[in-house]
Amino acid sequence: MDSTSSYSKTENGVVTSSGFHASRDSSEQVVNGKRRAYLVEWLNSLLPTLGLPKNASDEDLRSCLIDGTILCRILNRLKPGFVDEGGKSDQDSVPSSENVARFLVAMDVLGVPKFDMSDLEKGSMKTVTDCLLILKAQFMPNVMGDGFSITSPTAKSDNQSTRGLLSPLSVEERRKVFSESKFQRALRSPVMSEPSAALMHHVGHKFHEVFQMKQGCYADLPAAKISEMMKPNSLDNAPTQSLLSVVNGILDESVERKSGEIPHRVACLLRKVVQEIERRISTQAEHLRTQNNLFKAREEKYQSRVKVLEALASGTSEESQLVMNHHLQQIKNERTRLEAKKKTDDEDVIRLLKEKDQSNLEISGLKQELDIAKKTYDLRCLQMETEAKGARAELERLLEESRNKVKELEANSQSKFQLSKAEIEEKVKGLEGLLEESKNKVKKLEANSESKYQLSKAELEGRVKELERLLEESKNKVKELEANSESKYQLSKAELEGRIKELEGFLAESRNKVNELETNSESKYQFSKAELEERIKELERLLADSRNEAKQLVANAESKCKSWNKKEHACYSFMDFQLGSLKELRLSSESIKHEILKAGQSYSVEFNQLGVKLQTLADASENYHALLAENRKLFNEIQDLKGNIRVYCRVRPFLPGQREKRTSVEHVGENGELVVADRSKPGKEGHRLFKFNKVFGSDATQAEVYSDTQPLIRSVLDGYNVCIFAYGQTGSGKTYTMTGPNSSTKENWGVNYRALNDLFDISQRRKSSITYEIGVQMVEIYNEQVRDLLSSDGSQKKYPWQL
Ligand SMILES: Nc1ncnc2c1ncn2[C@@H]1O[C@H](COP(=O)(O)OP(=O)(O)OP(=O)(O)O)[C@@H](O)[C@H]1O
Repeated sequence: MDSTSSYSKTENGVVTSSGFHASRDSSEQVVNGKRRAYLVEWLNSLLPTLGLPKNASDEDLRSCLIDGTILCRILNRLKPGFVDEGGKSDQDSVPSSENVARFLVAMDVLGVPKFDMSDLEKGSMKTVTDCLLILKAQFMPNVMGDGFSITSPTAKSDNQSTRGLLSPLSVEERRKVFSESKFQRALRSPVMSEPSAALMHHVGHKFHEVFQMKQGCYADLPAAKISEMMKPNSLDNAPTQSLLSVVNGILDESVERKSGEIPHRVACLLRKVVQEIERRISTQAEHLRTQNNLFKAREEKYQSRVKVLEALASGTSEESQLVMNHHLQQIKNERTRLEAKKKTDDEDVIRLLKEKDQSNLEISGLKQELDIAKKTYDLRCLQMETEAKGARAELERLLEESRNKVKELEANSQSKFQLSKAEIEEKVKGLEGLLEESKNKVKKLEANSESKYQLSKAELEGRVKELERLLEESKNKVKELEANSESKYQLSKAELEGRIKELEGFLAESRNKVNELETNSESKYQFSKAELEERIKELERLLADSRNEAKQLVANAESKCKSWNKKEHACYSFMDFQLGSLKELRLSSESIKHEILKAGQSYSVEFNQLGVKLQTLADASENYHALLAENRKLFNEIQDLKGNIRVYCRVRPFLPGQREKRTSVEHVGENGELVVADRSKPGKEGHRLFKFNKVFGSDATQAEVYSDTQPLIRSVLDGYNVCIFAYGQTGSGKTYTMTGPNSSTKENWGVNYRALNDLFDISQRRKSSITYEIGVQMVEIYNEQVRDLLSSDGSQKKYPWQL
């Protein structure tokens, strides 16, 4: 194809518009080379079996595509089953026009600018490359790399060539390469969007029909064709790009010819084309205007919304009131939710505080117990040690003492005992000697007395015998006499009797003598016997005495010994007892030590547990503080949301003397509405509506009135400034509300007392974390003079205070 030709028309009427000037050849070649390389890369990736070299030439590409099979395959790969790949052609012979024709028809259907069959056979491969790249762009938009941005002719791009391609050239190059008409510039507007691909195809088809022109011969356009084109609405469906291409082509042709003359019909056609383009521009402008209007309408809508929002913010108009109400409702809901959350938080906090207090108490109790236990343990230890020492010393002392005593006693008793023993033995010996002596004496005496006695006895017996003999003799003489007397008796009885009497006298005399002798010997005997017995008795008494004495001494010594033994025994038993008690003490001290060790261990365990508990408590308190901070923030946000300035109205009940009067309060609304009736005015005029944050009816209690103010007291302690004051005519109940009645019970306390009570209460509860200083000032403003009511000096200081 001739590179100098500026405008070409193929057999099938495709406007290839390759009419670039010869001076642009070198840059175009570079562009073409890059495009081809890009196309080859794409074809290789799409059909890996193709195996085209990266730097394939136009001829390589031609030989690959010439039979049309690859083209059909490419198409089917992009859109499966789109064309029939059937008719294979003979590679060596002419290209399979059937396959190529199928591909070209498909291009028509897809609205992609196609190439001419002759281009594929022997002409420039540029149109073929462009066609394929557009096809790629249509099926794979935005997948182009390396600075390529190929879009279909339907895409809106002001830098595109009229063939819908954007080369990898720089903007400057493109500026040089493309000559842009004013229409093209007009077409740069982003709103100049082209019809869809299908429509494009339809229009392009028509346009091709319209422009059945041969290259470089628009002057020779058949009159019939131009007339047909000149018909009204014949250009209606032609794409703008195509129209611009036509205009460019004509202009280039005229430049080529250097004649500057454009045949009249062509000029007419050109005008028509221009008119058509202008019409389209005006349509687009109209479209733009409508869009502009649309945007304006939207802007107005948004502005009205902004105004509504502003109105809401200022809260002046009725509308804002409505919106405000809506928002207030939302805020109320949010508030109730937050309050519920706050409640649970408060409960949690209270629970945590309680737990903390309890654990603090437990800890302090345990600490106290531990201290006490330690002290008692120390005391007991000390006591025991001192006791043990004392006991030991006492024992040792007692032991020593008892030992000494025992020794002393032993020494004493032994000396005494030995002394007394010797004495006793001596005495006993002496006594025994005496006894022996006395025995001897007694024996002697006995011997003496017996001999004497036996002597006197023999004497007596001799005498008795003599007497008996004499008696016998006398008896014999009596008998003789009797015998004589018998004889003589007969002589003289009286004589005999005289004689008997004489004999009997003699017998009595001799008997008396015997008795006398007997008594004499007996008395003598009895005398010596008694003496002897007496002496023996004395001796025996002495012996018994000495024996008794010795016995007594022995008994004494024994008793002393026994008592010392007893004492020793007592000492030993005492020592044993002391040792036993010492052992017991030791054992008890051991057990106490053991117990104390145990207690220490248990205390350490408890301490550890307490440490863990303390840790958890510390964590909990940290969380609690964080919660508290959040809670405070939320709480104060709620207070803010409720409004910085709140006005409450309280209706005082009638005083006892005012019962008969009628109230002018007509209605007390839940949402802060108060309707007051003026009975002197008729109808609506007599009713006035007031709005407050809240209205408290005449039966409202002090607690109810305070309940709405109460949260602010907490805010005070969170560092917010709060002012509560009462306003009203005299006797309306300001003092009653703020202070309470004179004889005030806790139930009747006014806002001041309740606020102070809460203030101290909360500060007390937070004392572990925050120390508050609370001050009170009381002033009176009267006749525009401020007086310090709490001033201690009687003068009642007046403002400004002098410090
Ligand atoms: N809510 C109420 N319930 C019962 N009695 C009330 C109530 N409010 C006020 N009173 C009574 O009304 C009388 C006047 O009230 P109070 O003294 O509080 O009014 P005030 O506005 O402080 O008057 P002033 O401005 O003259 O000091 C008192 O006897 C008070 O006990």
